[in-house]
Amino acid sequence: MPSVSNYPAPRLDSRPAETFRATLGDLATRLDVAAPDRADVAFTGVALGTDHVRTGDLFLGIRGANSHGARFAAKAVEAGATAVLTDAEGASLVPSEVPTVVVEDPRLAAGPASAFLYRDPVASMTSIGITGTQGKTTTAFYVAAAAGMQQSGTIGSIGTTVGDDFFPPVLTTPEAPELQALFAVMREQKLGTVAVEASSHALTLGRVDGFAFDAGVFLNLGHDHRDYHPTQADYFAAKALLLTPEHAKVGIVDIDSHWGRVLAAQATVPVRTTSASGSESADWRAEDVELRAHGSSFTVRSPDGERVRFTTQLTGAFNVNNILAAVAALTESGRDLADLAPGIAALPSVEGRLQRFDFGQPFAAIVDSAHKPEAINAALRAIRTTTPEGRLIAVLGANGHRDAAKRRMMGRFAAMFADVLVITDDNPYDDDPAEIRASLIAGARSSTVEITEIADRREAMAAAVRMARPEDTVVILGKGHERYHALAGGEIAWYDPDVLREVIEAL
Ligand SMILES: CC(=O)N[C@H]1[C@@H](OP(=O)(O)OP(=O)(O)OC[C@H]2O[C@@H](n3ccc(=O)[nH]c3=O)[C@H](O)[C@@H]2O)O[C@H](CO)[C@@H](O)[C@@H]1O[C@H](C)C(=O)N[C@@H](C)C(=O)N[C@H](CCC(=O)O)C(=O)O
Ligand SMILES: Nc1ncnc2c1ncn2[C@@H]1O[C@H](COP(=O)(O)OP(=O)(O)OP(=O)(O)O)[C@@H](O)[C@H]1O
Repeated sequence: MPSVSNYPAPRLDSRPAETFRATLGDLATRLDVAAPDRADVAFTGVALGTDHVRTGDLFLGIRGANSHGARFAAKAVEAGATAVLTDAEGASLVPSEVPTVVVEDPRLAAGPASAFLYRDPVASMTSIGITGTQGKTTTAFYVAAAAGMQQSGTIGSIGTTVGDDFFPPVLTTPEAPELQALFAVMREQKLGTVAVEASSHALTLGRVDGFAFDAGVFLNLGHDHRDYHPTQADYFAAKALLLTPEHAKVGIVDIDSHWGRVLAAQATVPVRTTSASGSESADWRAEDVELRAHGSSFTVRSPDGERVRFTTQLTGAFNVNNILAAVAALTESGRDLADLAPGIAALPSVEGRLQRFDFGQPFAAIVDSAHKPEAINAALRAIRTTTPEGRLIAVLGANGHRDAAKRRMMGRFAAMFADVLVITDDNPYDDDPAEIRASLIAGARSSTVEITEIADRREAMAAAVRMARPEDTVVILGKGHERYHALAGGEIAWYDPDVLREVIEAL
């Protein structure tokens, strides 16, 4: 499937400018395994996957779900790799002349090996890891804003920001070699803080191995990725890995939800708890919360009783949770609470997160990335409060391929707050789009919501804006920042805000 992107071209390279070098012998010592025959062979980068190989790289041959990466060792050497790190099975697949370091599990060695090459780059900055089904991106941006956007980096589903620079996303959490290289770039740019979204895949696949975040944040747990995690307990266990000594020095846990309270009781690192609802048992609390249509103000009370007033321009009660987590993480990592309020107040929006657009239309128009049941619920609940007199018209689709079980729930949760649902397509890939829409509709039918089904996403958005009256709000759910629409024939370039503008201008 061809890949499309209309993101701005990055100004920086995603690898550090400085050349780092390590020998296989030193690497073997660091990983505590036997040195290979040609221990003096050096490598200057690390690559997981032949697509990423650059001259001088150490290629990681990892057994995957489909094949053993070591099968591609010859291709990696052709692309410039000087050596391979793999397991015993992989070693038998590597051409005999290629220097090879053998470890028990190369996936788990990817982080330590990359951190070793780049000399533990994250140690030079305050690092905050964030997990949770909803709110990772927003909280990462709150961390960066609080610590000063120009001096901070974020790594997550929107992409990677390095001060003003930007790399388009590949995964929510990059594979360890790319993650460590990005940390090294951030160190070169003299950033003081980095906020990283740690997905459940990343935590189980070793992408954040090889270092411990200064603070690990757990926000919440909803329904997601049940194609990868067979049970909710398994999904929780994956997220809980962030709050272990291997991954974080201290844990920040939002205890406004059931799973947060479970984790706070069982985490194996020191935990500080947060509560936006002001729970007296929480270390960090929000007090005197004033929710407004466009933002909120509240007082953060720290564990030692310090009180600082915070304001945000971002809509949604859940952003009180996100801000509390961000400022608790930074303060527990050594920042002064009082210094953090101006940056939070200055953050105007986060791309594709309840983002408002004014294209001259008389009604409110919003793009929001919510594509999971609880996120849809939280987003529409927030928009309901900003639409006191009018109707909430939501355009909703669901992805193909992954987690079919969540589609009905998405429909049901959307119907709780929307007055009109325009059910459409959202990255069906090669799944039957009509079947996906039918699941959403089946979920929504339990309520009195008015439902219109329009397969074509542009037509659906056009229909939504045509039915909107001045007091109404139209929200386009699902894609947020995404720059593609994945259909059976391939990906096409797509950006919801652009299409929204086009359909509004055509009114
Ligand atoms: C389920 C999952 O996470 N799979 C990851 C896994 O793939 P895999 O085990 O199937 O690998 P494989 O296809 O068997 O290939 C084995 C090895 O051979 C290598 N290879 C393969 C072919 C080739 O030509 N050359 C080559 O080098 C591959 O890079 C891999 O290292 O290992 C690969 C390489 O390490 C990852 O790229 C791949 O992520 C895929 C792309 C993916 O889509 N992952 C998603 C589900 C994901 O991680 N999502 C999370 C959460 C998203 C969110 O909630 O926001 C994320 O963090 O993005
Ligand atoms: N703490 C929260 N609790 C519930 N819902 C939230 C929270 N924070 C954000 N949301 C909702 O979830 C949507 C996604 O937010 P965000 O992108 O910050 O989360 P995420 O965890 O990064 O999601 P994804 O992994 O899908 O990118 C937002 O648009 C908002 O509607």
